[in-house]
Amino acid sequence: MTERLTTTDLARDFGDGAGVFGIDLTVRPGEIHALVGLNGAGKTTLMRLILGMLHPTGGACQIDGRRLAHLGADDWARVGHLVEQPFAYPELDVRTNLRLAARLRRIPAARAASLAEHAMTELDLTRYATVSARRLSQGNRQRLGLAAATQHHPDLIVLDEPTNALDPAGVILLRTVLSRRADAGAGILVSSHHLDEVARIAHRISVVNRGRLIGTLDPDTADLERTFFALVYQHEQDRPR
Ligand SMILES: Nc1ncnc2c1ncn2[C@@H]1O[C@H](COP(=O)(O)OP(=O)(O)OP(=O)(O)O)[C@@H](O)[C@H]1O
Repeated sequence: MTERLTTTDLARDFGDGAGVFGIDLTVRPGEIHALVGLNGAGKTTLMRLILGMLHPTGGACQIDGRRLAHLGADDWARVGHLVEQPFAYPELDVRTNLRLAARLRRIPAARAASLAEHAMTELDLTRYATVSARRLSQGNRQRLGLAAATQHHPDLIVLDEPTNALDPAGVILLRTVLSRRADAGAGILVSSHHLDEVARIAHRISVVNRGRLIGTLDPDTADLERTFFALVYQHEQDRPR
């Protein structure tokens, strides 16, 4: 089966040692693959490369077996993402923002309307349906961004720190949405600082440090934190000065 995402020796060198280097990563259909790492490790940079928001200085990236340069609008319509700030038109209400997000992915109007209603239910946003995005709290704006990224049942979902600003109820709702999409065959790449949270949902956890993938963590490991810091510490010891 074709991987939802493959990166091969992917790199973006910002100079002075910053960036990401030699990244070989896959996300399979039905898999939730988590990236964990300290601040500045390179998670966002990697996601921006995968989404074509940043040009690589080396290596390649494929979505559903096709190189990014060969993807057209229909292919990108089958990707959902939330990296950095959730995007929404501030003057438009939640319902209209969601419908528009679906329409921008070439989904017909009637289907876009029903996807928007369903997404609001999934992320408990229905009571804000007629509230403009600029009046939402930070957490509800995040929910709106997550709804827009997942409502159209993408084949590949890329989320950077999706639990940012979410309350515990939002975290649970997000977990349910991601599990449903993965069960339906989506590949999901998600970054997080919260090891316990990631362990609840991810099938695979990759550790990023100083722009490199340095190992994996078993989500069932009893002491995830200790194993994480042991990997990072070892990488810090081993790397050339
Ligand atoms: N546009 C840029 N120009 C130069 N350096 C950059 C740029 N973007 C990121 N960096 C550097 O690349 C490294 C990785 O940053 P990145 O934002 O990818 O880390 P992160 O793992 O997402 O961090 P955090 O957990 O804090 O969000 C950092 O050293 C950062 O300063």
